[in-house]
Amino acid sequence: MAALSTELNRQIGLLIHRSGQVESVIVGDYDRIVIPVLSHVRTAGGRLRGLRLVHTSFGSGLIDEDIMDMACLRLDLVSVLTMEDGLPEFLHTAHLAPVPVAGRDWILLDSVHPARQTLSCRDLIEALEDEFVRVRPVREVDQGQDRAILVSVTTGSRAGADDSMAELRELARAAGVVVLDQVIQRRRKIHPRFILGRGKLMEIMLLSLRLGANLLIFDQELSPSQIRSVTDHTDLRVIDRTQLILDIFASRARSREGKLQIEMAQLKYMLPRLSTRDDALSRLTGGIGARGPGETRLEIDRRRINDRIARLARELKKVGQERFHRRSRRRKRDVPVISLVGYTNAGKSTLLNTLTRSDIQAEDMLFATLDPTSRRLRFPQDMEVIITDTVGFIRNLPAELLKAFESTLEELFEANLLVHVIDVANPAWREQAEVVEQLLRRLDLDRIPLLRVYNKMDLLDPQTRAQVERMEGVAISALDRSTLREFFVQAQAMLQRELGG
Ligand SMILES: Nc1nc2c(ncn2[C@@H]2O[C@H](COP(=O)(O)OP(=O)(O)OP(=O)(O)O)[C@@H](O)[C@H]2O)c(=O)[nH]1
Ligand SMILES: [Mg+2]
Repeated sequence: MAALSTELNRQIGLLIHRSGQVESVIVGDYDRIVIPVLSHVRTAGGRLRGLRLVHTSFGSGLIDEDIMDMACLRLDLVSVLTMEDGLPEFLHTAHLAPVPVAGRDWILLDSVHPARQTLSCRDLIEALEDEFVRVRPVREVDQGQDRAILVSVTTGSRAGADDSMAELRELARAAGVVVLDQVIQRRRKIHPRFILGRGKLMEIMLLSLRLGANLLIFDQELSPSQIRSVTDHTDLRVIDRTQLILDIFASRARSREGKLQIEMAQLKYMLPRLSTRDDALSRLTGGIGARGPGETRLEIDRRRINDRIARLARELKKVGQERFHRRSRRRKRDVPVISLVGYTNAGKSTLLNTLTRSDIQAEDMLFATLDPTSRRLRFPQDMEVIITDTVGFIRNLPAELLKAFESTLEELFEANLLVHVIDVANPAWREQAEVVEQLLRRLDLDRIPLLRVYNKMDLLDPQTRAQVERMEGVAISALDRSTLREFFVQAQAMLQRELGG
């Protein structure tokens, strides 16, 4: 290798299997070498790739790029052969460390002349892998559950990124993903092709190796080329916030209509992201666990997806018509309708339960409600209304999802009064309320009277409580029926005004 390198004036590298068999020979430039995409070489169950890299160098030893390649590709080890006058000088070897040593995730071995190398590569790698397993055993309970690192790449403020990240964490929890850590990178400008800098990517790879992560969840919507720029260099699955939300919806939808809508949204999201490389496709469509349009559809091509979308559209239209008939029957009876709207987890379902003494699902979980529910409600002053609960809103609501749920949201057009439930115990409530009201404006629903309800007052300190009480709207605690008196009064007054009575 030294002789050839010197003759060609280029680096030469070998990727070698544990068995000693050479996987590929790489000819680089004078000062760098590029490892081919290895997606077809799977990690054999272990943590390391089962391949090591040995390459020549005209420099003085290992450089950052070597460590980076080793970390991103989980190479067994990397050795750099320095040369003098066309002859081998030293072999400089590094391998990944199961636990950081002096703050570093890799270990540099003493340099030796290749002829004096006494270390058995195979023994070293096997001992290393045992150590990785000992440090973080792959527990049975982990199996089937995704282990993720959350990543946010933003040009915005730190506080904004933190807020959004806290929400992403909640979304991950709702999807049943174990969150191991989070990384926020602020950049002046986001590169359209590479979402992360190389250095940051390496940091994340080392982290994922140490924590045993198999999934990266980005807080930003990623373009297909951005996804590929990460998946080409790593063997982690990559999804973005939108896909996470779609996955949650897919696992929660109960009604036939809900299921149809969500499948439609998933397919529409997937379509432009299909690539010719089916490997990238498998990572894209995998989603969380194996839910959604997953593995079984791997081989489906665009045309078949389009067919499916067309069929879903027809079915949805039919279901929509049925619902229209139901709705017009209700309209004929002329019962006024109150619709609860609000950010996800604000307490809409809880309020409906307390108001109507029912028992629909309400829990501390984003998107607990997906399918709209209606109940009858008798006001104290003998007025009967129908009250409906709807799916919660969220910032950066995926456009595909909004479109898919258009028909569900259409129910809102029937409302005579919208009740906007706001969780004032959430530090980001002002922003959340703005997201909701913006969306209402976008859906042209701002012509319907709106009553703001400040919920979870019980969780506030007296000072903030006093502040909230001075604002326009009513302050309640949806868990406590006795706090709802003012709500009844205002809601009824607004309804009567609306109905001209
Ligand atoms: N302390 C307190 N907790 C509340 C109050 N209202 C609701 N919660 C809790 O907030 C959580 C979310 O309530 P839900 O009623 O499921 O919220 P939602 O708006 O229907 O949420 P999604 O359906 O997920 O959009 C639950 O754990 C409720 O118990 C309240 O007034 N005080
Ligand atoms: Mg709910």
